[in-house]
Amino acid sequence: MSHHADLTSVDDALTHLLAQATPLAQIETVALTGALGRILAEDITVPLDVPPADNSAVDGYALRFEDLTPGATIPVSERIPAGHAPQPLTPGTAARIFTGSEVPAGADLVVMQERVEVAPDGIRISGEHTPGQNIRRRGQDLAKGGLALARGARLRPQELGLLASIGIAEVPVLRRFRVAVLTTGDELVDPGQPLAAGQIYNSNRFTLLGLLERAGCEVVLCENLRDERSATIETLHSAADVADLVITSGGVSVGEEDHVRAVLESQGKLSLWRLAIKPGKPLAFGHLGKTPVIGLPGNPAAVLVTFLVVALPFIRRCQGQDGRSPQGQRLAAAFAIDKPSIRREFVRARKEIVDGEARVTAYPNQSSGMLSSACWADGLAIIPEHAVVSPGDTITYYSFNDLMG
Ligand SMILES: Nc1nc2c(c(=O)[nH]1)N[C@H]1C(S)=C(S)[C@@H](COP(=O)(O)OP(=O)(O)OC[C@H]3O[C@@H](n4cnc5c(N)ncnc54)[C@H](O)[C@@H]3O)O[C@H]1N2
Ligand code: MOO
Ligand SMILES: [Mg+2]
Repeated sequence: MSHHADLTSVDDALTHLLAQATPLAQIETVALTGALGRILAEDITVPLDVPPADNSAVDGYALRFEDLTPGATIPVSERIPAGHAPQPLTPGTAARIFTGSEVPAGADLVVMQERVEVAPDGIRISGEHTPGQNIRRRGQDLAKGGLALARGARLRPQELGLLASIGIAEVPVLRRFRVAVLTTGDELVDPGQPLAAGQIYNSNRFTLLGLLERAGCEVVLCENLRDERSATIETLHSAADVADLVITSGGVSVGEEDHVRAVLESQGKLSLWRLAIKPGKPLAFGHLGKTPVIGLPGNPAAVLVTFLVVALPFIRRCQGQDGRSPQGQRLAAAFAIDKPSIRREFVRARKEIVDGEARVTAYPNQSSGMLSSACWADGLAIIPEHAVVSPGDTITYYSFNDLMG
């Protein structure tokens, strides 16, 4: 690994982390109604054609192309509401039909009603028409025997709809990835409680719970640890016993009150500490027994950034996905970074459209203690290691939505 002043590069850290990520193997079956965000554990084969029969794309009349003679009056021999099986079409006649109604056998086109004049003895059709028009063919959406969805697919609303369209009510999915969240700090109080001198509210807990919920994880334990070595040892062990991954916040820097990294090192195995990332430098990664532990720094904006950049790719890989970062957008910067850094910087930023051109603005104060900057922002701009940026330079920007997936 390339170290610079003892810092591991973000790329090396990700390579190391992803190599340590074990994809979940256990499968469970869930109802479609509870399957949003879950990961499909098996390929799903299409059990029937969708649509199951040719049907009309419009409200109008179904008939045979060869019966369409200019000026002719064509009698209407049947009426087919959606949901009713049609009779085969009598040659020389038309069937009244509606959007979604099955096209009767023998008909080979549908004329929309706006092109039809209705007379007492039948219909007269104007305009140009082609065989097959306005017919949605059996199996044109999904053909029986084909692949509906591949294993590994994350189920979005449209995937749930597609599974329902082939009659599937329950799906095999990976069991949810179990995460224990341990914030640390004697100064922390939960919101809703009064604040005494020296205390602040625990915000990282809520940021992390939101990020994990969005990532489809199950939080199996969530506690705040006192800044005390024996309590840290005890709780880290019990968290490692019940979780697939332990995520901590705080206590990974060099102060005497920072116990997480030291405990990980003495009780388990510390394999990464101190990354060339800004914010979030003192991030720690290791194992307690077989359980991976990601020690995020305590500063609230560093928690958000390091979760998205470092922890989430690891979680995604454990969830059976590749864990690669999303494609960033290459955009013009509307800000400057004058001092090059050995750390890759993730700037809380906003994409703005000015005179039809997209550009990225940065929140003026990038202190890693400030969550207001992260709420102002809609994404992160990447400043590569050793780079300076002048307004107009092209940089890479990730929206929070792209990062969170
Ligand atoms: N001498 C040095 N000091 C620091 C260094 C360094 O290299 N040398 N690195 C700084 C950097 S960079 C970071 S990032 C922080 C990381 O510190 P820790 O991970 O040990 O975190 P704490 O010290 O426990 O807390 C840092 C900061 O964040 C607040 N915090 C912590 N947890 C929460 C929470 N759940 N909700 C809200 N706020 C939280 C905490 O009160 C501190 O203000 O170290 C620097 N120091
Ligand atoms: O890495 Mo720290 O988050 O810069 O303050
Ligand atoms: Mg500290």
